[in-house]
Amino acid sequence: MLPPSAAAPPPDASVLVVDDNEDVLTAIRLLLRDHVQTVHTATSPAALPTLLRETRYDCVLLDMNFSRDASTGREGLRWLENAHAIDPGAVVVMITGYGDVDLAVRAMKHGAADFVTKPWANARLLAAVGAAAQLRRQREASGAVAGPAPPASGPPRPAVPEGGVGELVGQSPAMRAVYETVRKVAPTDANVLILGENGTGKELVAEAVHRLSGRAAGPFVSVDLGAVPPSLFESELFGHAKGAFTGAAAGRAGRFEAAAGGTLFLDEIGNAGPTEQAKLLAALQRREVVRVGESAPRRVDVRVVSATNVPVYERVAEGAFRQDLLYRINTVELRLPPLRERGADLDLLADHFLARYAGAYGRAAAGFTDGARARLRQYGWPGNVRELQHTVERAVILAEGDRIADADLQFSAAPPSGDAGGQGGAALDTLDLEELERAAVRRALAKHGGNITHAADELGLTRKSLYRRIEKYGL
Ligand SMILES: Nc1ncnc2c1ncn2[C@@H]1O[C@H](COP(=O)(O)OP(=O)(O)OP(=O)(O)O)[C@@H](O)[C@H]1O
Repeated sequence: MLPPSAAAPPPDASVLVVDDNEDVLTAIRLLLRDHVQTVHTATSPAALPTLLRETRYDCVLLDMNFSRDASTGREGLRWLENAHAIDPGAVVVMITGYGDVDLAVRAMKHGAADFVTKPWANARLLAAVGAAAQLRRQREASGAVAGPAPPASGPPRPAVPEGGVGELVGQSPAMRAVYETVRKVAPTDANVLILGENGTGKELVAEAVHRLSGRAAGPFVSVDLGAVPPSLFESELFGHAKGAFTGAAAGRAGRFEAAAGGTLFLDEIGNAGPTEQAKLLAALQRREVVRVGESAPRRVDVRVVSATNVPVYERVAEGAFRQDLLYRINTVELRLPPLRERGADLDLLADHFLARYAGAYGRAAAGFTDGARARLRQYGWPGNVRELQHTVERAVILAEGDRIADADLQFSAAPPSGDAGGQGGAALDTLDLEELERAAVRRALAKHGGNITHAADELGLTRKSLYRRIEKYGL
C-alpha cells in the first residue's frame, strides 16, 4: 500500500464518502473531520448525482461493492463512470473490501485516481485524500480536467517512435517482437487475440493494429466485456429496436454495427459468461447481428481484435471458455510481457511519462534522482505500465525539487523484499510464521501481477483462503 508520505489534505478540502456501511462512514467521518473542512457522507450511491451537481468535492471516496452486486464491483464501476459524466473533474478514490488488485486496476482504467482497501490504515487513507485533492486542484489550475478517455477518433496521434508502432514506447526484445507481429498482421483482416496482464498496453496494441490496417479510416470501437452487465449485453453489442424494452425510446445500433468498416475491440473477452460467449460466437460466425426486438439479421463488416488478462487456455481446459470461440478470435495471437520483464523499457517509459506530465502540469521535472530510479526498478509493478503512468503523474505533482526524488514515489503494493526470484529477502530472516506467510503472499501477488488465481495456485491455497490472508495482512 502507499506509504503515508503524501501531503496531508488541504484544511479547506471537501470530501464526499459513499459507502453502504454506516460504520465505515462514521469511522471515515471521525478521521477526516480533524483534517478537512467538509465531509459529506451518503449510504447510497443514488445520492451521488445530486451531491456532485450541488457541490464541488476535492475527493470522492466511493465503495466498490454495494450490497446488490457485492462480488463483482460492477456497481461501483458504474457509479464511477456516472460521477465522471456529471463532474468530469471529479477525483474518485475507490474503497474495496478485499484488496482485489484486478478490480482496483479496472477501476483505475475507468478513471479512478487511486484505491484503498478495507480495513484501511488511517495514514494511508489520509495520504490518498491528500493526493486526490492535490490532483483535483492541479488539474483545475492547468485546465486539464479528468474525464473519460478521449475517443480513438480524437486528436491526431504523435509521430510513430522509431522502431515502435502507434503510441507504444519500449525497445526490449519482447516489445520489438510485438511490433513486428503487429506490422505483419495489421494489413490482413485476421482476427487478433492480445494476451497480457492488466495495464500492459493491450488496448494500445489493438489501436495500433487498427491504425496500420486498411480500415484505419473507419471507426475503432472498444467494448469492455467485463463491464457490460449480462442484462444489457445484447442491446449493447447488437443494438435494439425502438420500444424493445422500457426506456428504449429510439432504435439504436450496437457496437458491432458502430464498428462497421473498422475494427471492433472486444476487451476482457475472457470475462464473458457462457451465454454471452455463445452469442458472440454466433455473431462472429455468421458475420451478422440481430438487434433486440427485431428478427431480421443485419450484416456487419468488422475486423475483430480481442484481449484478455485471464489465462484463457486454462479456462478452456476447465470448460469455462468455449474452445470454438477461442479458435474464432485467435487467428493471430500476441502476448504482451509484464513490465517487470521488460528491462530497460522501464526507464524509457518512466522518462516518457515524466515528459508528458511535466508538460501537462507545467512543472520543470528534469529527471529522476538515482534513488528514485533504483526504487522504480526494484518495484514489481503488478499494475504494469498503467501503474507506472499513475505513479509518475502523482510524483510530478508531489515533487518539490526539479527532479523526482525517492520520497515523491508512492507505490500501490509493497516492494518485493529481497531479490524477486530467489530465496533471500529480509522477511526470511525471521522465524515468525505470520511474517513469513505475509511475505509469501505478498511475493506471490507481485509475481503474478495481482492475479488471485495464479497466486493462490502457487501458494497452494484456495482463492477464498488467499482473499482471507490479503484482508488479514492488509495487502
Ligand atoms: N508501451 C507503452 N507505451 C506507452 N504507454 C503505454 C504502453 N503500454 C501501456 N501504456 C499506457 O498504459 C495505460 C494502460 O494501457 P492499456 O489500457 O492499453 O492496457 P491494457 O493491457 O489494455 O489494460 P487492461 O488489461 O487493464 O485493459 C494506458 O494509459 C496506455 O496509454
